[in-house]
Amino acid sequence: MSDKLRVGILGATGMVGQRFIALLENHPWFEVVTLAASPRSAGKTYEEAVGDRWKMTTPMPEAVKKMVVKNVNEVEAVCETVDFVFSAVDMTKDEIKAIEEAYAKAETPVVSNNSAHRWTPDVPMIIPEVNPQHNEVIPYQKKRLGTTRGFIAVKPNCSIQSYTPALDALKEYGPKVVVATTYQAISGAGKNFKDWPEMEGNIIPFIGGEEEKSEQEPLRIWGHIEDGVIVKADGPVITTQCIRVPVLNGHTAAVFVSFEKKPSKEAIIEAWKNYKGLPQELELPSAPKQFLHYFEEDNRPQVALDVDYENGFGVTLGRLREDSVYDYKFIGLSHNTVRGAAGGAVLCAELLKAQGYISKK
Ligand SMILES: N[C@@H](CC=O)C(=O)O
Repeated sequence: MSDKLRVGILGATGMVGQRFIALLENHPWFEVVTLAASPRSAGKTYEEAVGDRWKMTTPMPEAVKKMVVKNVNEVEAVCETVDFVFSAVDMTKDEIKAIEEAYAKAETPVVSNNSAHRWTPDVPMIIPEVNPQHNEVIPYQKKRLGTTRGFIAVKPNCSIQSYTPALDALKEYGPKVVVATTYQAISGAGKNFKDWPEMEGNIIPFIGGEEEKSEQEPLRIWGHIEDGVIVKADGPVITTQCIRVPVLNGHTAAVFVSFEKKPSKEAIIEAWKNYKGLPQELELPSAPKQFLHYFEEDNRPQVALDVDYENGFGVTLGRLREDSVYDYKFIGLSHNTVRGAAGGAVLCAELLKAQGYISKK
């Protein structure tokens, strides 16, 4: 029998579910054994259920093609086959809250890409390099749920990845005010250009709920644990505008920042170069070796050239310069469906395994 942890994917047919499957093909620690989706897909083989909606650039892995998709609502039937699940279910927020909690209560850890539990006080929301210590709320959550091994952990929104780690690297200088405009790829909405031809040559200046997430979620990431819950940080003040642009993959952020103690440009670049966290120290399988990469060239980072940096798990930065209103401005780029979605969740699960929160049943 394989030593790998047996993994289920909830919401396996959607774009994030597909990305989980692509990323977990040949994963050294995790093996996809169960795929679950809506009752509409249940009972079909995975290739029948997905049909012509496979959106990854790599072919559908042979190992999943003939798997019969389970009904995601049949919690016990899924749980008895797996050690933990990734969740990318597409339901209303209340339904997601309920179903993820049902899996956790059935003693199956849930690592979720969804936003539903991001503000549940005892649910950790993790960027593994930035706040791995927030997983320490898990025992409190288990106590509330009455479980011994089941719990929920989540990753934050894709939009914040292009600037939150870059600012975290500068925390000794006290980032005070942050203004960010994000230029977000259409895959963030689960679409490609075939599904969304109106996006060819177009820009849409609105993404529902995105600005609130982009402004608030970094504060929870920088929060601290008090009495078994995560209390969000008081600052910096963050204001954002989030814009949909005609790009398939890759969220770019144009960021302005002022500090309590203004660093030199050289000190910022040095801090980015040296920035690393637990994933790098523990050499987690998906951890980028160099998380933040700064380009000296004026025309980088570019989506077409740089989105796949470190297999999509790294963040590229460029154009750091002094500003006439704020202290500095710079550009950040991250892969929204790898680091920003399924990949971020896979890295969280690797961290949870390394920290002993998920293991074989
Ligand atoms: N809401 C985002 C997806 C991030 O997870 C988007 O629409 O791009």
